[in-house]
Amino acid sequence: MTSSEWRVERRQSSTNESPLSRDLEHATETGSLSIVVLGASGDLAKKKTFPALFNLYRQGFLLPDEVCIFGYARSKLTDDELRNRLHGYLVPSKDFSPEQLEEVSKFLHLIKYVSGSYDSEDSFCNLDKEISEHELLKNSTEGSSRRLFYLALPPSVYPSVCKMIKTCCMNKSDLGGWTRIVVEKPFGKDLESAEQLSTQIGQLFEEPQIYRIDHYLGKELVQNMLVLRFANRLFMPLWNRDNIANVQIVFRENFGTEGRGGYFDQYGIIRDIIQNHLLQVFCLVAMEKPVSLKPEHIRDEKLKVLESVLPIKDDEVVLGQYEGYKDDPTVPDNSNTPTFATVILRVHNERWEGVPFILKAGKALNSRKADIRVQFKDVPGDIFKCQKQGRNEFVIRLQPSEAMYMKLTVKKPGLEMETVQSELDLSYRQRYQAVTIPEAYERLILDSIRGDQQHFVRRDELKASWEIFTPLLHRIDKGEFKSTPYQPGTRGPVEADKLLLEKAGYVQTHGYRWIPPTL
Ligand SMILES: NC(=O)C1=CN([C@@H]2O[C@H](COP(=O)(O)OP(=O)(O)OC[C@H]3O[C@@H](n4cnc5c(N)ncnc54)[C@H](OP(=O)(O)O)[C@@H]3O)[C@@H](O)[C@H]2O)C=CC1
Ligand SMILES: O=C1O[C@H](COP(=O)(O)O)[C@@H](O)[C@H](O)[C@H]1O
Repeated sequence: MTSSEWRVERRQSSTNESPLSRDLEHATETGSLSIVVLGASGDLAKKKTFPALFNLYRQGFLLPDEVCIFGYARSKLTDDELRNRLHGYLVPSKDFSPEQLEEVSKFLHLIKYVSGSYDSEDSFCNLDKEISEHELLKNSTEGSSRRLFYLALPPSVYPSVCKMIKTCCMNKSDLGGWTRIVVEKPFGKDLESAEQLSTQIGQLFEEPQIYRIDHYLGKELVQNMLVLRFANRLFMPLWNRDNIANVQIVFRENFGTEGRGGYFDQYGIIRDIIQNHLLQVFCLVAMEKPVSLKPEHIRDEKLKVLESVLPIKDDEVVLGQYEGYKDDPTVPDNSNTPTFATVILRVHNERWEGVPFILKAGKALNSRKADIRVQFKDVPGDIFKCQKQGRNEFVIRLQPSEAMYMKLTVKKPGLEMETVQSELDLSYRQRYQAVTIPEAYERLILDSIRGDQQHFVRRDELKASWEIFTPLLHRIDKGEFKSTPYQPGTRGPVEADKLLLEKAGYVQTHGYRWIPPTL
């Protein structure tokens, strides 16, 4: 690192605070901003990255007199060909007004395409030339040159791409600014490969320059977890082993691997969803209160709880594979890759000893949703026979239809003293009618531009997360752990429900169903 870069990173790390304190204390940075989407021809770029950038532009977070967006990939495309490809993803509905279409067109004209390979200095020097031209046009004396490289690429090319960025494309402005890289999951396949990748990238970039994205950390109700837990007196005394019986963190999709079988078969559901997305959610549910909202304080607590997770026991895992998965020509006929998994995590600390955390994820199931379900223990000395109705549960619906509801036992309205399960319900669509909930990628890209690493995964967190799952993953890879077949469109293997009832002490509420309110 040169001394000017170091100065810049120090300045940036001082902005590494919560949005609240940052908005109050720090002026927004100005000057040229170059956002380079590497892998611009790919699936993630067109479906998520560019639409997120468009939404940021639309809301005034990307200023046309500062920003230039570069798409980079090997495919030979012109600027207009890339823009035409993206158009359909930015205009998902036919009802766009002429003003909205004009906005899309203005955004698309901020995009330039540069074609090149992922390991050639000539290609990256060419990219650097394009970025520098933009900076010369946009830089002002009070400004800074900011370069954000978003790697929407297969991880196999991360090391060479990072090396090329470091060799050819770093920010050179003496006026300040920064160079940051955003990397996607999967970050490694196990502990060893993840550490190897971290070392390779760590030799080129400092930790404050690396943004390991996990898009679940950008979801509204995931971000709400800290507020909920630490800004409400109500929950503080309840959130522990004395009151909570078990916690479920569940991801379900009602479609299969759909054209991504080749990728998926090398990873499986644990690497695709559980080791990253669900484990990040687990951290926010289980961690202790951070000293402050500074990213390092939050990430320190996440790390601590990850390090308190005990080795996973064989009899607390159920794996499944949906019937028809192997019909995909890119999936080998003898594949044992799980498309469904339930894994119980146990935390060895004062707060959580004895409380099972059930992480469950599956493809081709009967519904699409993700939620956190905190089940409380039975009422001691129960005089109402509440157990007949079921336990208190606090459910946080991450998607779809964001909501939080608390299942309570109440008196059944009427003359008799009977009890019934009901709920206290906060459904976002109903409560916040005028608010559009931002897409996860939108928020996280904005955070990376602002230099806020709170919602990104630190290297030591990543290592701890692989430490939890690597022994199990290696056994699955060796074929020592078999996936049970299940019918698409069901809840997954019946063994998973048995595990929940028998090993995790989950008590099902019969006859109660939460119905999302309609407007
Ligand atoms: N798609 C999604 O919904 C999600 C994706 N991700 C992650 O984001 C990253 C990108 O995903 P996605 O866009 O789906 O990936 P793609 O397979 O679409 O690849 C992106 C681009 O990378 C280039 N590329 C593909 N394969 C190779 C290769 N073997 N060597 C070098 N370049 C290659 C291609 O561009 P060209 O040939 O033009 O250079 C391609 O357009 C991955 O790490 C993925 O795991 C994470 C969450 C969700
Ligand atoms: O990272 C991934 O996430 C998606 C699910 O994301 P969501 O925001 O729609 O819940 C999943 O389909 C994909 O397999 C996985 O790679």
